[in-house]
Amino acid sequence: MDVIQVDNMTCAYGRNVVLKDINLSVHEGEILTILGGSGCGKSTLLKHMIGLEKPRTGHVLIKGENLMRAAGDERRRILSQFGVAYQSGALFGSMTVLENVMLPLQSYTHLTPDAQDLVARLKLRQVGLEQFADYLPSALSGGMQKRAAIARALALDPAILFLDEPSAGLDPVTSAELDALIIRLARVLGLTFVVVTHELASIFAIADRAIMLDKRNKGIIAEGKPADLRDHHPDERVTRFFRRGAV
Ligand SMILES: Nc1ncnc2c1ncn2[C@@H]1O[C@H](COP(=O)(O)OP(=O)(O)OP(=O)(O)O)[C@@H](O)[C@H]1O
Repeated sequence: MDVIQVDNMTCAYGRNVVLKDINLSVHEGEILTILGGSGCGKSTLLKHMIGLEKPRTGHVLIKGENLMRAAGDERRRILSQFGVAYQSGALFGSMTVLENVMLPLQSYTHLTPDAQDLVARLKLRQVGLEQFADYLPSALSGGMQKRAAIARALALDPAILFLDEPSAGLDPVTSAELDALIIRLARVLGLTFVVVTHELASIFAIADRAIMLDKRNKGIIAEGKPADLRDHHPDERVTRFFRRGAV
């Protein structure tokens, strides 16, 4: 089953068309990575998929529903189907880790404060941070901040998680730990992941499928399993990207 469907979507800022006529399906339970060089539109695609930007033409369906056409309770319901963790983590610095994870529960549910506390602690446990509930984000390492942001994105029990450059700024070991967490959440909870990244090690570790965007083409130039793209893709831009780490 497809949990996200992007149909003939064109994304533009003013006159600058970044992506043209994009078609993409995200399958339930898969980890899909979005790759490509700087400025090719990876974040743009993500922002349009989560409804932060409106497509110039075409549409995005989340579990068959169009966020752009929804309002009120319907929009809130669609929004609760997915969680997002941004590159910087974007935790509120003046709140504890626990309070950060409780935020979506306060905004989107009618749970009592005690129940919010309980659910938030459960989410922190899922990412291995239950001991750090009362810390301020600044007291955590970079990798822990990323995990806290993932816990917050998990707060409403979404089916889909969007991660923008999760390994940015992390050392290889911490980055590998984060990859392991992503794989565990996908396999154990059956979550679907859409991950923007250009870290080769991460792509090979986590991706069931990858799509590669290209600035010149304003669209997807390759789609498949990372190892297949590396070994068999006819476009040199694609094989060069996947082989750059090879000796
Ligand atoms: N809010 C915006 N307003 C105007 N132009 C934008 C906006 N966001 C992105 N762009 C433009 O869209 C193009 C694609 O940017 P985008 O950030 O999506 O690329 P990216 O692949 O995520 O790049 P990077 O890997 O460097 O983060 C760029 O030319 C950028 O200048």
